Amino acid sequence: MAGEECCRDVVCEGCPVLLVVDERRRFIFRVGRGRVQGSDRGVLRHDDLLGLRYGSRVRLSSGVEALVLQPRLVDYMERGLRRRSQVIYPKDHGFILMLLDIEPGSRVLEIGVGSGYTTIVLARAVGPEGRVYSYEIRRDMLETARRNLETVGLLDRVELKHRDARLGVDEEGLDAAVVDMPDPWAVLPVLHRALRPGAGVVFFLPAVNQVARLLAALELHGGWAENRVYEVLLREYEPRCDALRPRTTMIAHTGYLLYTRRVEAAGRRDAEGPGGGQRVAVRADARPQHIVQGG
Ligand SMILES: C[S@@+](CC[C@H](N)C(=O)[O-])C[C@H]1O[C@@H](n2cnc3c(N)ncnc32)[C@H](O)[C@@H]1O
Repeated sequence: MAGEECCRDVVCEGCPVLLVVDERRRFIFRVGRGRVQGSDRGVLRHDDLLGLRYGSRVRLSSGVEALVLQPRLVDYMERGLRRRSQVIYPKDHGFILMLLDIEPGSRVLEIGVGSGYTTIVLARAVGPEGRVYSYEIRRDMLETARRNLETVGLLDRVELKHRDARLGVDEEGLDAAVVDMPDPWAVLPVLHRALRPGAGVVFFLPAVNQVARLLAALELHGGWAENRVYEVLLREYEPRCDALRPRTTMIAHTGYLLYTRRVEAAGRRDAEGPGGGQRVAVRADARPQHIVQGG
């Protein structure tokens, strides 16, 4: 068909393929002449895929049928990437993008890269004109994330930085931030300096006591507003018209999302506006308890 594109419509050499034999047997690979994809249900020669349209049905050596599809990011996350850390799940990633209003061209800060799953989602959302600045304290994690970003072809949108983010970040005027680290209260001054006025942050927190501690730290810091706390629950159903019902197992808990926005520090407007009384200054580089009066 005219206008069919390599890797979008038709399988060519080097294109990624998701081969679906059944629900458990799903394989992601790049097509290479002379190669063979094995499985306990039979093998498939890559040469037999060349020129096929995505959505085609093929037969393995055993005669078992399989589907040829384009792998989505969620397919890669399920079985096509390396995982060295706890990762944020697609159900949370989708909502994070909405909360932060991330769009093509956005410049986004990420603290706590881990295996790079969130980095990948952010890099896809910001598009080729956007940028993701990702800070990670462990070199081995950063290497895993780099390889995962390469696998999905998004490395060129990301700056991976081997640094302790508590000591500061290089960027300013950023549009949004995602923080997934054990002690996020330690980066509030860093975030306040790096974000543009009004920009949002989402913190991902596995334990509810972390949420309470972070809320207290946000209040003490004073430069944050519009706080929201969420837990995203996703229930999948068996797609059977004769017995439509929820699946018997589900992911019961991943983590909490705490959303907040960078605002002018509390007390500053009254203190500095016309006729303002006592001057109140908030040191953005200070720890939460360092709100100084009369500065
Ligand atoms: C749970 S993982 C992040 C997973 C990631 N969101 C994903 O979906 O793949 C948390 C990461 O934060 C990193 N980290 C912890 N403290 C940090 C700090 N002060 N600065 C930068 N990274 C830090 C850890 O090394 C770890 O790799």
